[in-house]
Amino acid sequence: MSEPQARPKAQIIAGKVIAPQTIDKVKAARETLEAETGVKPGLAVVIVGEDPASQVYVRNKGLKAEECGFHSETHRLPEATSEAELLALITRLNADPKIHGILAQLPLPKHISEKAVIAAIDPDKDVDGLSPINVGRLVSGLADEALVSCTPAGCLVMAKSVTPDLSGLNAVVVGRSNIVGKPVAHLLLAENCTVTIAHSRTRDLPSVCRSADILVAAVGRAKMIKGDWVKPGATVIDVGINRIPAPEKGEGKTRLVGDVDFDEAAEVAGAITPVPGGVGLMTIAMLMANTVIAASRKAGRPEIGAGILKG
Ligand SMILES: Nc1nc(=O)c2c([nH]1)NC[C@@H]1CN(c3ccc(C(=O)N[C@@H](CCC(=O)O)C(=O)O)cc3)C=[N+]21
Repeated sequence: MSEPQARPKAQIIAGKVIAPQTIDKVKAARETLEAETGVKPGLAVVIVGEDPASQVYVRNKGLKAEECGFHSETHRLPEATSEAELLALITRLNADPKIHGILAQLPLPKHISEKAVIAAIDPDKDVDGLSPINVGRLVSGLADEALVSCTPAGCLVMAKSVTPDLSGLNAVVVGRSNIVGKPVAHLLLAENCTVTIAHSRTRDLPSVCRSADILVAAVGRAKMIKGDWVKPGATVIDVGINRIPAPEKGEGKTRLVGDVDFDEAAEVAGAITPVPGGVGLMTIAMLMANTVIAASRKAGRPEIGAGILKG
């Protein structure tokens, strides 16, 4: 007999299992909405410049929107586009009745203010949930009006797939970005977690992390969170997407890793998301969910979209 294979102890929270469940709900909601109101959800994705990673993400978003039966537009603008030109496009999309969701792929070129562009998007079409209005709605508990940022919303769906009731749990979010750390902390707070937001100035980060029943890593530093930072049995949600050299795959090759040292953490955690194949897949699914949610609100039938997140 050969040696038994070392297998991670943790349950793997697989994006390729959970994301399709969300996509199925999106498709069902899209069908109901179209059958009952004649409204077809429309998503416009705007990309400025040639960043290869952004090109891939944007292509995947367009393909997924088509798979969901949406009207889908991708606006590819040259790197030299001025802020005024981009704002003019946003204004047109805000007024376009075929479009229910607008996403400006980030990062934008340096000469364009991301803040100005995000603020220009109609909050009710802001399927990225990044506009100050939607952040305000999230923080003040107006779930029925808010569009919630896709990656944070995906983190929550993944955590709740393991522990449907998060109430009373200690949640530690490592990272305080506007895109992930802050909104995910508010979502966890709304689930009645006791939430700590840790960051680069946090003292004794390993022991803060060890207090977490739910540990969300969103710092953007490859494999920073080690196995002995994880409380035994904790749920670990890894938002990091870091490309590191992979000489074992050949000269100049790279691979994706998260902010968590997966091999170490999977020996200790109760459940963990992999990278790739984890939160990233949920991000796109939640974008589709937000588009159907925005369209059904616009059509005066908010309950059709709301069903997706209620499960
Ligand atoms: N306005 C805006 N909204 C965004 O939502 C947004 C953005 N800008 N800029 C870039 C980030 C990144 N992002 C990802 C989406 C899907 C995967 C994804 O599907 N990842 C797969 C495959 C990764 C791969 O193989 O390259 C995985 O993790 O398994 C990853 C990352 C959305 N973003």
